[in-house]
Amino acid sequence: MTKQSPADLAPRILASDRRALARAITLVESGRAEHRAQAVELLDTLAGEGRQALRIGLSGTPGVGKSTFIEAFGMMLTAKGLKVAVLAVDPSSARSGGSILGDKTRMERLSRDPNAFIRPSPSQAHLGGVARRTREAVSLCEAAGFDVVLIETVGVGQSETLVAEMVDLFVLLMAPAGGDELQGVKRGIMEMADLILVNKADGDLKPAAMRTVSDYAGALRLLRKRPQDPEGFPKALPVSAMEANGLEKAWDEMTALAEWRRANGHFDQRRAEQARHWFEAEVREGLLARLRQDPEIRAKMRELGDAVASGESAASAAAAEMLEQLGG
Ligand SMILES: Nc1nc2c(ncn2[C@@H]2O[C@H](COP(=O)(O)OP(=O)(O)OP(=O)(O)O)[C@@H](O)[C@H]2O)c(=O)[nH]1
Repeated sequence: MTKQSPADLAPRILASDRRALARAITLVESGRAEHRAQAVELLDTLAGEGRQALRIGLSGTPGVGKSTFIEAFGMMLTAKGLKVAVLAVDPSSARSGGSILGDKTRMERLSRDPNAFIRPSPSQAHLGGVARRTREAVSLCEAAGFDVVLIETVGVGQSETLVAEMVDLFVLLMAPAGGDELQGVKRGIMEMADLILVNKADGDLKPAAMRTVSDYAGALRLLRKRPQDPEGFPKALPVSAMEANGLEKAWDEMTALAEWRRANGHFDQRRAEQARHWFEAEVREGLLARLRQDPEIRAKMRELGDAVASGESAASAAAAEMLEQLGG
């Protein structure tokens, strides 16, 4: 355990020692109280360094080609001399027993690249735990000097919202589709995207992919213009992860957008808002955890919860009663 002491890990992480980084991520994933205390101390020490990476969220439904894309995109970035970290958010991994990025055969070439660091999603039951772990792992990767941190998530439900709250740019990877399928894409997810990349724009699929790009481009134009976007964003572009086509263009668009946001204050403002959001989430979680430690409070919570569940009390009245008891 002395090897994991923050005092020892911090300088090694700052010197880009990958083993120290891996160990630190294990530390932030740990549920043990003494590990938590060490993790908090370590993160606080490293935060003072102020190192920043470009944080990119990447979402896409299974089968769209996420692994193929991340491998090709990651290799392109490391060929430019950039250091790339890949993290995953997969709240379903606890349930399925497997995890995205857990499979060693995924992204084989990228995982051997000395300028890349790939970390699978841990098996943690609830989204809150995954959120904290990922957010803290991002900070650790930044401190270790990574230029780009890619956060991958499966294209289902809440995990996208969660990832969007910790990244600078959000990229949606889509498959070539017919117009009907496009209608089924949730508006909320489209609204989150800065860039929609239609993958598999190669071979027989190319015409369908190009049509899908213009369908998405049309749909994006109908969305309300956001103040944090320059003219022309969000954009839809074709890529082929398999043939490594369109990736340079996609990267150029990402950096152009990030630079524009930096120049216009949106980049820092978004980070500040995210930091505040996560601080409040930590306080909320911590408060609830502390309350649950008290057996009397736990019993009262259960009792009032039962009353609400059976329809005997209204949720807001029961909550008011609970808060009154806490206050008194
Ligand atoms: N034609 C074509 N096929 C692709 C491309 N990218 C991926 N694929 C294929 O799509 C299938 C799914 O690719 P994966 O990279 O495993 O994608 P995924 O299911 O989103 O990712 P995982 O979450 O890793 O399972 C595989 O059969 C790939 O070979 C592409 O650019 N063009």
